[in-house]
Amino acid sequence: MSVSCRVLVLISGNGSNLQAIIDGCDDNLQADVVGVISNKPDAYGLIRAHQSEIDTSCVIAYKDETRVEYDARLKLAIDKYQPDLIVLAGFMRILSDEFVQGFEGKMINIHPSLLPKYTGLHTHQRAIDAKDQVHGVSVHFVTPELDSGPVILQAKVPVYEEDTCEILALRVNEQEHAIYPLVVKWFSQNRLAMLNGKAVLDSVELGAAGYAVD
Ligand SMILES: Nc1nc2c(c(=O)[nH]1)N[C@@H](CN(C=O)c1ccc(C(=O)N[C@@H](CCC(=O)O)C(=O)O)cc1)CN2
Ligand SMILES: NCC(=O)N[C@@H]1O[C@H](COP(=O)([O-])[O-])[C@@H](O)[C@H]1O
Repeated sequence: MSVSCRVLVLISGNGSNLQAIIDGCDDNLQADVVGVISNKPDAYGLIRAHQSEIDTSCVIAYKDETRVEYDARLKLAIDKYQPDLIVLAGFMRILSDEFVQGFEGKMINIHPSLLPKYTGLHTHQRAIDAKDQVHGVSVHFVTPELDSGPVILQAKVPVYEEDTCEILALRVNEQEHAIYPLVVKWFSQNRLAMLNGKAVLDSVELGAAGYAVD
């Protein structure tokens, strides 16, 4: 069984979190990105993958297709890569219960809020509208209930009165790029520890850039 953790990344857009993980893998995350799957053919993250010579696939939803039918095609595409870890990085589809249950414990997501606050979409605007002084990002295991799986690591950012949605999103994005590679490394080390029959790590060792919510 390979020592290096086989990471498959699912995207829908820009892929800056994908890029952070690719760059992190070059810095000894004990993991390799073996593939990138997008549901959008024009996702810039596909360009990023090509630039790093990473295999890519597109699974585009058909107009009259049910969620379960789409997810069945997505599963076939995923299984080709035989991943140890599936990373949702801006993958903008809600996944069906059956699909998620087939990958539970090896599928993670990054969500732009301090869960359990603000599940779903438009989180930055909701934080601004609520006049929150603290916002942030959460990495969590994916479960059937949307954005409600066990949180692995969070990072906080301040919210300023003059913040726009775009400015706040950039501040959150910066923390996303700091913590997502840390979580991939933590998962890889835990997998290696389990392969060697050792105790698993119960906390993510943070770099200087990332910090857990206190
Ligand atoms: N069953 C689960 N599916 C997904 C989870 C999860 O925890 N459980 N995490 C999300 C990621 N996500 C927020 O982090 C999210 C993605 C997409 C949506 C959404 O409403 N999508 C719409 C389509 C939106 C679009 O096409 O622009 C939809 O699928 O109908 C909400 C939250 C990934 N999936
Ligand atoms: N609900 C899911 C969600 O909103 N995810 C968010 O999509 C962005 C993807 O950026 P990227 O494509 O540059 O990595 C990230 O900010 C991530 O938190």
